[in-house]
This record gives sequence, structure tokens and C-alpha cells, in this order.
Amino acid sequence: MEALGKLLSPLSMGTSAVQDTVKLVVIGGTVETARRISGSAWSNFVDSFFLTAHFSEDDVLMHWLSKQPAFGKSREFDITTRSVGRNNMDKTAGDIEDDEEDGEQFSHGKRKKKVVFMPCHDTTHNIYYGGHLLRVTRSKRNSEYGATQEIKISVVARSNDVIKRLVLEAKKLYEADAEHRIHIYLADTYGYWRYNGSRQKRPLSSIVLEPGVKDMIVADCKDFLRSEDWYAERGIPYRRGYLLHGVPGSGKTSLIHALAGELGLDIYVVSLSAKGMNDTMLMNLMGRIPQRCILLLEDLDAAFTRSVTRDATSTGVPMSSKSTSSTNTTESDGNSLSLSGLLNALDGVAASEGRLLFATTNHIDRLDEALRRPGRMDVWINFKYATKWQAEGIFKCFFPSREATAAAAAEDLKNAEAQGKEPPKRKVYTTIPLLSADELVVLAKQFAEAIPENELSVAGLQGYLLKNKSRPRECVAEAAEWVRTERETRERIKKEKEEREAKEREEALEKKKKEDAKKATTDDESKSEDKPRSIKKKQIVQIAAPEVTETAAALENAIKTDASTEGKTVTPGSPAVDVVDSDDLVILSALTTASATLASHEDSSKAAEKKAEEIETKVTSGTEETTSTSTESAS
Ligand SMILES: Nc1ncnc2c1ncn2[C@@H]1O[C@H](COP(=O)(O)OP(=O)(O)OP(=O)(O)O)[C@@H](O)[C@H]1O
Repeated sequence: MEALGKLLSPLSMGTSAVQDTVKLVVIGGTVETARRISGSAWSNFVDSFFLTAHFSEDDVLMHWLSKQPAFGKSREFDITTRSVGRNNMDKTAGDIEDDEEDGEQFSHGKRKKKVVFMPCHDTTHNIYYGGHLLRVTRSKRNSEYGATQEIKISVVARSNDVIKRLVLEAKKLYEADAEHRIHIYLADTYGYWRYNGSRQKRPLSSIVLEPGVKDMIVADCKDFLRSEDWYAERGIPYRRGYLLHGVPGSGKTSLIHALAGELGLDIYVVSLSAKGMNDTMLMNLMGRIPQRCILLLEDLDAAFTRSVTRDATSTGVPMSSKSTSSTNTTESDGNSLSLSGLLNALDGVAASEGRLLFATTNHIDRLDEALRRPGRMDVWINFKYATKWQAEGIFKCFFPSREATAAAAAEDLKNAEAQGKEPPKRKVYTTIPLLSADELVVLAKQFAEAIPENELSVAGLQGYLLKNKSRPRECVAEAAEWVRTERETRERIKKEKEEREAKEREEALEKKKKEDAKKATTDDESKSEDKPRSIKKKQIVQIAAPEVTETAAALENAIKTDASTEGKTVTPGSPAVDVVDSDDLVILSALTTASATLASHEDSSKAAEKKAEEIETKVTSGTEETTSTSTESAS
């Protein structure tokens, strides 16, 4: 027995090791399962007390969160030097800003970067708000439309009032900060609007147009925005379109930006000639436009060098100039927007209401009549080259007088006091000398005198003033000289363009000549290739009737049995015959048939010639005819 125990002892030792391992696995598994169950039960228990709200891509909320001190103090964060969310508006508590120290925005010619602290993705942050603990998680989702951001806020509360209050507060804060900025959205290639940042509002006073134009357009827009009921009562679609057309650099886009600031509207920009743009995408975009905004279609003519007809399939240039190149463009960039698609998107059943449509073009004549008509484009404004009046106005805009600057600072102070805030710091541009109001008036007049009427664009004048922004007096004195150089430059460019075009025309002509010559050579060659065939036909004609049957049958046989005889001479005991191609089969079979008839004829040689001639003529004008002729001959 003992001996057996000894014998089994190594095995029993092994058994206990296995048992221990099994025990460990079972205990470990049980503990882990218990831990998981308790963890999930705990989180379910906790979640049952929390109200949770999900916000996707919400700029308003992101802006609010970025102002919360907890975000700045977060122990896990992303650091970025990119502007966050709605442009530079978001300043997270805890951000580092070194540009406040010296009041300068630029360093070595580059804008100084802010270092921004943002909470990490997928980390939960606790924020106290209104006596409640909020658990905030910012996460990133990758979808087919690109990466999107989601914010989840959970709060221990019985009703969702606290979340509602938070959202309202966030909205107010956002609107207060947005007061001085306009927001731009761009259409993406999936038919969605993507936030493209915000821009400083541009004062309307900085746009210099002929007297009355700005007032008219501002009054018209304001009137539209308050007339929703009026439109509804009359059953008129609540939409208004403005077509700004004219020379480049005359202030079309600038006016739209200034108007957006004045009216407090966001701008939604669509490029109709963008890659991948099509009717469905445009319709989707229009359906997703909010009420009360500016919809901007820039360079309408650029899109409609693709389409001028109302044909749904149309995507092309004006009929006269429709070319293969345009077709290629359409195919290559996937843009298949049709004019009818655009018209539907603008005022079809599914089109959005309450928006102000602004379209700009440099070539109004290229636009389809349907696109320009009232109802789609209610107000047209023509932008021309700068007048003397505009030159004077832009000069005054550029060099503010000492008095005007002081008055603006006083106005800021008054407003700040009224709101109980600190007055905003005004930047002092030491490089730009301040002129007295009287001197400014005189200089502006002199500048306008030097500028020719309706010849230069306002953008051109602005460029000149920019170059001389620190020397207003010299700028006026040298204006006439600048105009002269501008004219010379324009002349030179025009001449160069003409020369280039002439050269291109010459080259095209030369190329065409070469192509024609090449074509002529190819034709000659193919004619000479045909030569043996005509010789052959003559020879066939010369074949006497009695010999025809034999020769033709022999040839037919030869061709049938050996395709390689093509192009070779086959002489089965008769005048040489060139067998050129399979048409010969037709000729030969016709000759065979003809000869059978002619064999019994007295003057067989003549008749054979006549018949052969007939057949030859028919053969050259088509195989079918030949066949029928041969049948006739046979009969
Ligand atoms: N009437 C104007 N008043 C003030 N600034 C102007 C005016 N016209 C042009 N500018 C200035 O010229 C520049 C170009 O202007 P803008 O882009 O508005 O011209 P545009 O007519 O839209 O040109 P394009 O047809 O080429 O798009 C801007 O910086 C703007 O400040």
C-alpha cells in the first residue's frame, strides 16, 4: 500500500498543482465577473440619477464650456495653437496669451499664436453649475462625413430645467461674444454646411459706393426681414434676391460682408462651380439653410459658363462656345449642376424661406434670363470703376482725422460706461500719421482730382493707398504719376496679351496646316493603295467571256482557300488579277454568274465587257447593289 502511495506520489503532486491552478482561475474569474457586474450595476445606478444631454457639433455649447474655469484646470488636456471653435472668440480659462503684454498682434511679420488648453477627448470633466455637478465628456466621432465632435453632459437632477438653463445661458454668452463678428459657413462636398470661422464685422461706412446705394440696400434688407407676415398674407414666397454685378474689385463681396455685420446675419457660401456639385447636393444644401441668413452664390457666371439652357441635362457652356474642353471639365471634376437644378434649389417647393440671396458676377450678360428674373433676383446693383467721388471717400476712410479718432474713442467710453464695462483698448497705429480734419478734406479732394473717372477699380485705389499708408501727403502728390504708371502697365499687359493671343493663333494655324498636310499625305497613300484594285477591275473587264467563268471560279477558289492571297497577284492562266480584299469575292461571284449567261451569247466578248463594266460600277457603289445587280445579270 505504501509502495502504491509512493508510486502515485509524483502524480498526486501533479494533481494538486492542477487543482490549485483551476482553483486560482475559478476564483480570479469569479472576482473579475463580480467586479464587472458591480461596476456596471453601479454605473446603472448612478446613471439612473443623471439626466444626460447629447450635443453634436454645438458651437454655442463648446463656446460656453471653453469659458469654464474647470476646463482650464483640467489635469488632462490637449494643447493647441490653432484657434478653437468659433475662431478666436473662444478663450479657455487658463489659455496663455503673450500678445497682451505689448499690445502687438504681430511678431516678425506673423500673427502671434495663442496657446489654447482644451480638455482631452473621451475624458470626463466635472463642472459645478448652479449648485449642480455636471459631468462633461467631449468625444470625437469618425463618420463618412469626416470627424465630428460630440459633447455629453450629465447632471444629477430630477427635471431637465438645469440643462435648459445652461443652454440658454450658453446661447446668450455666445451671442454677446458674437456681436462683433460674422460667421461664415461653406458648403462641403457631402451637401452639408461646415463652419469656416468668423470674421470681424466690417463697418458699412468703410464701403464707398455712389450716394444712396448703401442706404437703399440696407433699407431693403431690413424691410424684408421684418415682413414675413406680409409675404405670408399675400402668398408670396418669403425670399429676396440681390444680384451684384460689375467689374472686379469694386466692392461686391465687401458690401455683402458689411451687410451681414449690420444685419447680424451669418453667411452661407456656395461655390456652384465646386468639384462634385450637382442638383441633389445643392437641393440638400438649400434645405439645410437656416432662416434669416445670407446665402451667397459667388461668381455665378463661373458656374454658368457650364450651363445656359434650362435643359435638365445641361451642364455646358453657352451653345455657341460649347467645346469638348468644357465637357471634359464637367466630367473630370464631377460637377453636373444644371441650370434647372439651380433654379429649383433657389425657389422650388423644397427651397428654404427667409434667407437673403446674394449673387455676384462679373459678367451679367452670361447669365440665363430665367436666373435674372424678378422673384429670383429682385434687386440688381451695378458696380463700376471708381468715380472721383469714390476716390475721395476711400481716401477719407483710409486716413482718419485726429478729431474722428478722438470722437470714436469717446463713443467707446460712453458705451462702456452705459454697460458698466471696461472701455475697449484702442490700438494706436504709430506708423499712420493722424491728419487734422481740414487737411484731410483738402488732401482727399486733391487725390480725387488726380484719379480719372471710371477707369480704375476701387481695389486698385485701395492697393495704392495701402502702399502709402504712412505717407498720406506724398501719396496725394504722387497720385498722378501712379495713374500714369498704371495706364502704362495696363497698356503693356494688354499688348502682351494681344501678342500672346496672336502667337497662339499662329501656332494653332501652323498646327492645322501640318495636320492638313499629314492628312493629305495619308489620303494619297490610301489612294495609291487602291490603285491595284482599279487596275484589277480594268483587267477583269478585259477578260473575254469564255475565259471569265474559268478565271473567276479559279480566283474565287483561291481567295476562299487562302486568305493570305489578299494583296497578291493570282494568275490562274488568265490576265493578271490583283486580289485586294474580300470585296473581290462579290465581284468575282458576280462575274461568274454573268459569264454563265454570256457563254451562250454570240458577241460574247463585247457583252462580257459591257456587263463587267456594269458590275464594276455597281460594286464601287455598294456591296448590296452589286449583289442585286449580279442577280439581275444572272436572270
Ligand atoms: N466700393 C468699395 N469700397 C470700399 N472698399 C472697396 C470697394 N471696392 C473694393 N474695395 C476693396 O477692394 C478689395 C476687393 O473688393 P471686393 O472683393 O469686395 O471686390 P469684388 O467686387 O467682390 O471683386 P470680384 O468681382 O473680383 O470678386 C477689398 O479689400 C475691398 O476692401
